[in-house]
Amino acid sequence: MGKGRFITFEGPEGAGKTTQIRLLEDYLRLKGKECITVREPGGTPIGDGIRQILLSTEFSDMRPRTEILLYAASRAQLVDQVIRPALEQGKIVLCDRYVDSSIAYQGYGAQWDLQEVIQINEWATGGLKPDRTYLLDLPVEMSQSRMKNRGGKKDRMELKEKLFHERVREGFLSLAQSAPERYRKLDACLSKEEIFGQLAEDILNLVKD
Ligand SMILES: Nc1ncnc2c1ncn2[C@@H]1O[C@H](COP(=O)(O)OP(=O)(O)OP(=O)(O)O)[C@@H](O)[C@H]1O
Ligand SMILES: Cc1cn([C@H]2C[C@H](O)[C@@H](COP(=O)(O)O)O2)c(=O)[nH]c1=O
Repeated sequence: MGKGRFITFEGPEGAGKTTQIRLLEDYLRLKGKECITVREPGGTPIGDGIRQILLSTEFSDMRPRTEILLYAASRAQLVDQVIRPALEQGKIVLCDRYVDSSIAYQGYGAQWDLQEVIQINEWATGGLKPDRTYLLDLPVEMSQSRMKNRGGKKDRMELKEKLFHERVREGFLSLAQSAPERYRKLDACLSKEEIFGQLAEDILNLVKD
C-alpha cells in the first residue's frame, strides 16, 4: 500500500483548479496511483447542503461568524467522512480548496481575525494539514473575465466587491510566502498545458513512495 498524500489546490474563482485537478487525476492513475478528488465546500451530502446555503444569493444577510462556521462545518464532515479514511488506505487525495481558502476569504477578504479563523479550522479538521498546496495565482480582472465568459449567475461570494477579491489574492500570496515548504505558486495566466507541465514535474517527487 502506498503512503497517503493530501494535496490541495487554492486560488480565486476561475483560476483553473478544477482543470488542473482533472489533468492530475488522469496522470496519477496512468502512473498506477490510487487517488480521489473532493471539493470544498461540499464533497459529502451534508457538505453539499451547506454549499447551497453558503453560495445562495438568498442569504446576503449571512453574518461573518455564521459563514466561517459553515465553511468549517462542511470541512469537518469531509475530513472525517472522506479524507482521513482515504489517506489511511494509502490514497492520494486531491482537494479543491481547504483551510487556506477560509484564511484568504474570511480572514483577509472579510477582514475577520486571522487567528480565530485558524483556530476554528484547527479544531474542525483535527489539525489535518496538506502535504502540498498548489496556488494558482491570477489577477482579479482575469478571474472576473473568466467567470463572465463562463456565463450563469454570480453566486454570493462572486458578488463581493473587487477590493474584497484583491485582499483574497494578497492573502493567498502571503500564505504561500509563509510556508514555502508546502506551497508551490503557479502562474494561472499560463496555458493549461504549461501549468500542468510544472505541476507534473513537482508531483512525482512527492508521490514516489
Ligand atoms: N490556464 C488557463 N488559461 C485559460 N483558461 C483557462 C485556464 N485554465 C482554466 N481555464 C478556463 O477557465 C474557466 C475556469 O476554469 P476552472 O473551472 O478549472 O477553474 P476553477 O479554479 O476550478 O474555478 P472555480 O473556483 O470557480 O470552480 C474554464 O472555462 C476553463 O476552461
Ligand atoms: C472553501 C472555501 C471557499 N470559499 C469561497 C470561494 C468560492 O467563492 C466559493 C467556493 O466555490 P468554488 O466553486 O470553489 O469557486 O466559496 C470561502 O470563502 N471560504 C472557504 O473556506
